[in-house]
Amino acid sequence: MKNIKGETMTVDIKHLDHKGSGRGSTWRENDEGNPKKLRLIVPQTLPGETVKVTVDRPDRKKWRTNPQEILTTSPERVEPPCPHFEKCGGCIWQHWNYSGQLNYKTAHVKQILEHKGYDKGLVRETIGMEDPWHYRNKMEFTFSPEGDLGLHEQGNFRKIIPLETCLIAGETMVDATMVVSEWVKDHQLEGYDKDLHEGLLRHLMVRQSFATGEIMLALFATKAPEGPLQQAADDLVARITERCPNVKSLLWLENTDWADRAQSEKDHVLAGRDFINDEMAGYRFRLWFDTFFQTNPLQAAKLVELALEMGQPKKTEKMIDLFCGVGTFSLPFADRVKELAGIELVESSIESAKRNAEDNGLSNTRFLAKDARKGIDQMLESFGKPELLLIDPPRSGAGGKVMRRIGRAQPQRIVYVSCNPESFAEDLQELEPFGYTLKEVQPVDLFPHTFHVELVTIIELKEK
Ligand SMILES: C[S@@+](CC[C@H](N)C(=O)[O-])C[C@H]1O[C@@H](n2cnc3c(N)ncnc32)[C@H](O)[C@@H]1O
Repeated sequence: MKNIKGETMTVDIKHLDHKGSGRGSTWRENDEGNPKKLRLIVPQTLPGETVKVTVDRPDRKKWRTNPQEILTTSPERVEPPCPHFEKCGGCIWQHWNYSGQLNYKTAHVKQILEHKGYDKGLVRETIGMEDPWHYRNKMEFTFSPEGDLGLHEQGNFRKIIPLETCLIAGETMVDATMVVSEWVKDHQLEGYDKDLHEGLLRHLMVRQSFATGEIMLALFATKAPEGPLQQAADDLVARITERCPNVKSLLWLENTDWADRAQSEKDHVLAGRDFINDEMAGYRFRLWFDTFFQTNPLQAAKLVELALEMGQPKKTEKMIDLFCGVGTFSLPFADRVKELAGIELVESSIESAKRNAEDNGLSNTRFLAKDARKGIDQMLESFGKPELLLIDPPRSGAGGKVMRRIGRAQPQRIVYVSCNPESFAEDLQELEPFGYTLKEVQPVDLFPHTFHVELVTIIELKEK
């Protein structure tokens, strides 16, 4: 196919792709003069729209395009409220009204399950948020080499959009970020250049407990806050103390690694403590800068509530929580079962889960830091067969080995919490030969204005 970059064409948007961008197609002659279907990706469009686009670049077997003019507008289209919307990669569906987003998420889950042979009638309507803005309790902003602080441009990890506002982050988190941004400019500090591996400031991680109000600011830098930087660090402490009383943890974290991750080789507590206190579903959690915790706390509390409702834990039962993280589900379930065992890969999360259980006065838990694929056998041998099992794997799903091991262990009820309907459906199929039936699927919108959807589901062993 000849290069069609820069060509303008008209396209009907039929579907959305797996990342939430519009998809359509048109016909073109190929080099041999035969008609060839061109598959086009059109960001910021909606199903049912007709759009004039300019072709940008090839993307695997498709062409990425830029919308120029919406010729037929979807009745669900709205004016995106955020000034960064067109460029920022944070939330790609701000041009879609919220009920349209929720309906799409429900239909998408139904379609995936139906495709795998399940009854789509088991899928309930997606539970949305009453106010779908300022819902995130954690953000990671990046410094450009010039010292601008903001989010990455969509599809371009080298470009930073200087932050003016963010409509999905908690509002006081944005205020605290702006104080740091101003401080960087006033001291003319340089950002880090990842191509040259030079410069000082890399990222700013902001996390806040919506329950206690406490904020953590963690600045990742390539040098210690010493020598000439000491004065600047002292000034940051003074500004934050005066203007952001909710900041209970102000950290300077050294990271000299080439890898561009928010990790630390040496931690400096500039002010306050090295953790913040949070609460979820009535349980207390301590969060360090590297603790994984659900990022939409209001909706995550609903996930816990739904998991309890579907799992029906009993005081006589044993339970396993696979991929347990810091114990978001383990703690409320442990309160309602005889004994609970959690498995999780990340050691620091397991340390947190143990401490969280202790902080909440739970003495019937045990936690194992291990890859689930290996840890599950070990746990089943030492702990015995559970009546109830909760599983909340990463996006890739649990995989056949883990699912078949669960199937052989024959827990009566499995609560499967998923952030990816596709991998959920695949894992579910692995359970079929072991006599399980899918009973109910509840989608929950944890990330409004993005294509992500979370599921809480219940799978039961058929009566013999
Ligand atoms: C979706 S999170 C769920 C965490 C927890 N249930 C919660 O709600 O906070 C998935 C978890 O699986 C863990 N994980 C990823 N791969 C793993 C593996 N192979 N074995 C065990 N845990 C794993 C991650 O560290 C993460 O904590």
